[in-house]
Amino acid sequence: MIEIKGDNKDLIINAVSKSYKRGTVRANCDISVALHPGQIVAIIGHNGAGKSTLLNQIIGIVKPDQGQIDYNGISFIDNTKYARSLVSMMPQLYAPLAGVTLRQSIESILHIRGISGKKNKELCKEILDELKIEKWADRPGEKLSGGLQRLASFAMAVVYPSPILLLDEPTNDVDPVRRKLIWNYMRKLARNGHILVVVTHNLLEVEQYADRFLLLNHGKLIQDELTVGEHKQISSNTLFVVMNDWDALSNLPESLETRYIEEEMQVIFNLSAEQVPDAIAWVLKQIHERKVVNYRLTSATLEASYGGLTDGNE
Ligand SMILES: Nc1ncnc2c1ncn2[C@@H]1O[C@H](COP(=O)(O)OP(=O)(O)OP(=O)(O)O)[C@@H](O)[C@H]1O
Repeated sequence: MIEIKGDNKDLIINAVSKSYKRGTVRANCDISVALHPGQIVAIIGHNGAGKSTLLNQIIGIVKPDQGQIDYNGISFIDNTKYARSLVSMMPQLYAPLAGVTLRQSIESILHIRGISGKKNKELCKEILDELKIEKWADRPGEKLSGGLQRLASFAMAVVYPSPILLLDEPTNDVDPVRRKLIWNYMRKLARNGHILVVVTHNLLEVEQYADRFLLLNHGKLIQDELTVGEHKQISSNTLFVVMNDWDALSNLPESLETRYIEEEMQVIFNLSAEQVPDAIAWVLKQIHERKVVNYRLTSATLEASYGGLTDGNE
């Protein structure tokens, strides 16, 4: 068991396990991690890996069989009211919006939080504007598209944000422009010191917007990595070059690792970030000498390494 330590504004998850069906389904298995204010943490993993279960345990909907979840030195598990006063959650399923408009749903959340009158209207308008959904504000929930229902659910979770925000697949079904608005909004909340935990299957968004990812596999936490800055883990690149003249390969820089698909006249370079300039210089020279038919440089993605980290099966 790992003893996780952090300061008292961290959310400390310590050796949390949860099984169903008399122990035959292990939803979470000995998960220990500290989540920090100011950080957007993505939880990724296959269907049934235990992502939603972990969120449900943090907010106190599901009680762990073992382990502790503490914030500010107080147990969320023993004090579920305390947990709910500090955690907002956007559930995976749509918020129940039937019979009320988008605006009414957001306003009612603010009322529950004790915000009424002019301030209520102002905060509601602000979030509608931020997510560019104002023009649907007076449409009844059941007449909103799937993406708009998801945006409504996000708006309700963040309009009066708690210190800890749990968001289960917030960008599913949402268009590319508003996906970005959602991530930008989460970044703003992180800058204001909130803890953001985002369950998602969108690995490109994780790479682009999250600070850190936790990879769950069969209920276990198998990877906990930063995705940004000097600690960026995703730093390998692949260069594909289709040649019309194999002779050019004789002057390849020796330090570069290569593979060949001879029948396609294709050479594939696996490159670290530092090797990219040398490889590009070599390709440009070959292009100049008209020995290249086509080329493509891609950075190795989380998506590419994900398959090697999990078996992808429940
Ligand atoms: N109430 C429950 N009763 C029985 N089994 C459950 C219950 N809730 C979750 N499980 C099981 O626990 C495991 C983890 O489920 P969970 O919903 O946490 O996965 P997930 O990673 O969120 O999956 P998805 O990406 O499909 O949403 C699954 O095998 C699931 O079937």
